[in-house]
Amino acid sequence: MLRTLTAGESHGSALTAIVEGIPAGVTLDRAFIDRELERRQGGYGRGKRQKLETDRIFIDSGTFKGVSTGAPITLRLINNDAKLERLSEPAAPRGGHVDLAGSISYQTGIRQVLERASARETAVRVAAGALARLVLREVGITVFGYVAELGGIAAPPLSRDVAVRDASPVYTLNPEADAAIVAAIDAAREAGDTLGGVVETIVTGCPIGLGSHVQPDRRLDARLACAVMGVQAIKGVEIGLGFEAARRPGSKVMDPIRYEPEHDADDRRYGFRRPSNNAGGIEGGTSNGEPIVVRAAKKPISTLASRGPSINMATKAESPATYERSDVCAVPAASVIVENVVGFEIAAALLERFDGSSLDSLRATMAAVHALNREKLDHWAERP
Ligand SMILES: Cc1cc2nc3c(=O)[nH]c(=O)nc-3n(C[C@H](O)[C@H](O)[C@H](O)COP(=O)(O)O)c2cc1C
Ligand SMILES: C=C(O[C@@H]1CC(C(=O)O)=C[C@@H](OP(=O)(O)O)[C@H]1O)C(=O)O
Repeated sequence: MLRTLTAGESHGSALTAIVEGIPAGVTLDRAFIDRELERRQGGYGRGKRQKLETDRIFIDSGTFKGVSTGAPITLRLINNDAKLERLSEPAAPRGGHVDLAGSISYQTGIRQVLERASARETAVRVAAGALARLVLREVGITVFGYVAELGGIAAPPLSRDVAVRDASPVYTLNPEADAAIVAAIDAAREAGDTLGGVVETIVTGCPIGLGSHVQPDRRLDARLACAVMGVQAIKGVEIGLGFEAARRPGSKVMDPIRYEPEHDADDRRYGFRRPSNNAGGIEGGTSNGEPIVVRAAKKPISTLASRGPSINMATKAESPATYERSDVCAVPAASVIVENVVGFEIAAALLERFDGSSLDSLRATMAAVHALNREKLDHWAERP
């Protein structure tokens, strides 16, 4: 079982994640994890904080000579801007943040809850996801994320071919759309406003059979939605066609099934091909071998330089919401975060389906189940 817990405050000394369930025998490629951390720090529209932080991973346990042992792996990131004890209490809670509800719920000041609620935490969650993706990489599963839309401006659709190359920059590849998006972010900043957007993640190479139809909490789509909604500021998740499916007749939603014998021997789908992928790679909570497509809506940043209306908590008088500094747009970062939390969840489902005590046994059990599936398909008529 692959699981993780994170700890740490935005301006505390460090962020930590303990990841349990990474198979023994995985080369812990720090450069890959650091690259994901660097991608998360990038993207147009970020505030001053990213200039202060240089996220590099420390691996404190679960490794011997750079290779995983099967024991829990501790991931740690240092906060350069560690000034928690020197920070003041915000006078007026910011709408769209945990400030009001959290400080009432936990009976603390606003500072205590906002420090943990901050999306700074996503840095170490990306590290955990990137670590899990090292396992996926070993068995030919790739995860790719990009910005589909920002501030209402559609980025040009990436072709599946580009998507699976897993080597693209943080967001759109079209200079015209980039220019329009950059201009929109600049205009929002000028106006003291902020922008949100839509990000998409595509997973390729998944074997048939991750997740299950038998219980709601084992459905792969439910698990992915939970993981993605767990990212700060994500307000909607779609799998495949998502909400668009509700607007179409069934004949325009259901993906036909074809059999192409020439592919039977050489792939994880046993020759079954779907000319469309409206289901986004998951049917009945189970991966069907097609690319898994997850989209997420990120709301615009709630902290406004123009300071939205709020209340001074001590006097209850009207007061503009507290403002120190903030991102104007973090959609490109959200794309990297969603990509990595999806990667983590896919790895978790994979390691439940197959034996994940070591990389060798993961490979061996994947191959054994594949061979068994093929044999059973060849003798379909004998099924009970
Ligand atoms: C990468 C990233 C960066 C963020 N940066 C900021 C920020 O600078 N200022 C801000 O007010 N909110 C920021 N947010 C959003 C808040 O963390 C989030 O809205 C807040 O914790 C409340 O949670 P909720 O929106 O999920 O309800 C960011 C979110 C992400 C994913
Ligand atoms: C630190 C990060 O994002 C932070 C997320 C965040 C929030 O409220 O979520 C608020 C800002 O914090 P600060 O006020 O310290 O600048 C962002 O910079 C990060 O992504 O690494």
